[in-house]
Amino acid sequence: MNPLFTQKIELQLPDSDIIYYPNFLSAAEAHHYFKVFKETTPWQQDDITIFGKTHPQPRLTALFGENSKPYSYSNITMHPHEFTTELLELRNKLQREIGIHFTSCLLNLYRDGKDSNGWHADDEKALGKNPAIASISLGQERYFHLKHKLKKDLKQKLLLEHGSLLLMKGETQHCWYHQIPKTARPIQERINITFRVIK
Ligand SMILES: O=C(O)CCC(=O)C(=O)O
Ligand SMILES: [Fe+2]
Repeated sequence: MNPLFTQKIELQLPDSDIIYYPNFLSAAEAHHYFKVFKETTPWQQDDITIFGKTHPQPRLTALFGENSKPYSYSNITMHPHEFTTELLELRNKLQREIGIHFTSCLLNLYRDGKDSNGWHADDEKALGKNPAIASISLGQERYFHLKHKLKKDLKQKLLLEHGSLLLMKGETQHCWYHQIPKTARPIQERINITFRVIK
């Protein structure tokens, strides 16, 4: 196994199974993937409707998959593009190193600190019960917040670094919300790739 990959931080949060691997990719690999995904991804900006009000989603996205099954969340239905060479490389690395075969991935581009991802759980029916979600971060590090759905005093902040992997599985989506908050700091772009199994 890649020695860099062995650094593994298991979050000690109840009703969850969350592991953070700060060095899933080397800095050089992460830099390479950031550049390729930034330049070659067919980024789109969808409208979302929250509390009856429609506005542009505060980030750009793209969906890729090994099948043509659409994926719906927050009143958006996305249709997948075919996996690229680089996404297949990452998908195969995840398969080798954590033993999960992912079928799809959603890319997020956070252009600056005004881009964000509001409180949600990835608990869509299409992901099944207790889904595994592997989230790779490239570029600008951003804070990731977690809060328990019922136990209001349970929360956690985690900095997602360039080249890191955050693996969420077990009951995590059932019991916790997560978000990428906005920040007023002047910051650079970040790309996030969340690999999922879409049934
Ligand atoms: O950007 C991130 O790290 C989180 C992305 C996310 O939660 C999602 O796409 O469902
Ligand atoms: Fe999410």
